[in-house]
Amino acid sequence: MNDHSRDEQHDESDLEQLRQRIDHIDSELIRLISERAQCAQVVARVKLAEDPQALFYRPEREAQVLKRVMALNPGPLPGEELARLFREMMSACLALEQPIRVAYLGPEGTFTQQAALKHFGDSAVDVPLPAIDEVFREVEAGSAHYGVVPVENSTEGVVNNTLDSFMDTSLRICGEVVLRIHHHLLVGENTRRDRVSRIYSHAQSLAQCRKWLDAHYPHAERVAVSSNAEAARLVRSEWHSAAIAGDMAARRYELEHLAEKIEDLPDNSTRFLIIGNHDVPPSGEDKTSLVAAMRNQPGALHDLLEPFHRHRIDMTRLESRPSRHGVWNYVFFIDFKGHQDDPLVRAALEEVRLRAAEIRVLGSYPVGVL
Ligand SMILES: O=C(O)C(=O)C[C@]1(C(=O)O)C=C[C@@H](O)C=C1
Repeated sequence: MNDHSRDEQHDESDLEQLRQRIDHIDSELIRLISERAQCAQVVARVKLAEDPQALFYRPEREAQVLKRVMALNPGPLPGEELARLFREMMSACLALEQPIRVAYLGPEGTFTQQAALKHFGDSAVDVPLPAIDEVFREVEAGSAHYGVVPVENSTEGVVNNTLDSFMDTSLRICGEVVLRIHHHLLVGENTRRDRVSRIYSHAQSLAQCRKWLDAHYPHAERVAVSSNAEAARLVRSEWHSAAIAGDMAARRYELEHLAEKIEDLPDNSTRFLIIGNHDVPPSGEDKTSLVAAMRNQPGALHDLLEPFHRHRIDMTRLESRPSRHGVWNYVFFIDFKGHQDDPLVRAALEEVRLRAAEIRVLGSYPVGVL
């Protein structure tokens, strides 16, 4: 036997032993995961015994579980990867308690679907809808338990349709998800790559890739469509067209990548909100969103914001939108750190309430974990 074959023999028996060890660990994991799932079934019975209208999905608890997993992670897997595995496990446990229907801005393959999967995991039933206000309506009508809508992009700013939908709804914000957005130039398999004369995408995505397009496809016609996924669907059958969309759409419509990560700003990300019809208890690290209409007098905005400053509440966002009632009236969307049940936040809110013409807390919810 030469050295080489002895080495191989050694490797093979090592491999065999390692695989036995992995089998043993997997058996343990199966036992533990099943025990966890049984525990979730008991949790469901306890919840139902307390309240026939019990809420099964508990965003504050899920945030705590995921943060704990990341804090306990000994490696070598990155914390986010381990949390992702637990995300799926909780998703499956929740589905045992109650299958959750989640409506999102579709069609299939949008970044919003990716955000919904990131937040709820694979076991939630997802329902694609063609417009943001339809997502609101579906949740209001109770046909979906929760909805996922985009609210702001780091390069392009707010999604006005989402903010406007919050003006006329009694739904609450139950969570947020932030997604890194990577755009790719995608084509169908029959496309002549050197003959791309038209590029489809959502207007925001075209804007987010403007410089790259100017440099690489200055003469191609840019066509804005209703979503990136719709762009991906269209180019399947067009030989001279490409789409700008993400991985989810590329997979869904079986497209090839002509160029990857073509967004102009490398840390391009979009924030999505989870909407539902109940308040969420504190998780320990929360945000609150509200909408306020100002009195029509000088210094009104300063007066409105002053209590936040005095109570040292960290405001993370301020957007104004034209009010739908009365010409030239504006409403303000304000996000800040903290939960509406925190004594400090409650004190600030009481003062703000006295100074505004109208305020509505849209929800307190856990800061996005993954
Ligand atoms: O703790 C609960 O309330 C559960 O229902 C259990 C569990 C879990 O699997 O850990 C499942 C679903 C909830 O959204 C939160 C957590």
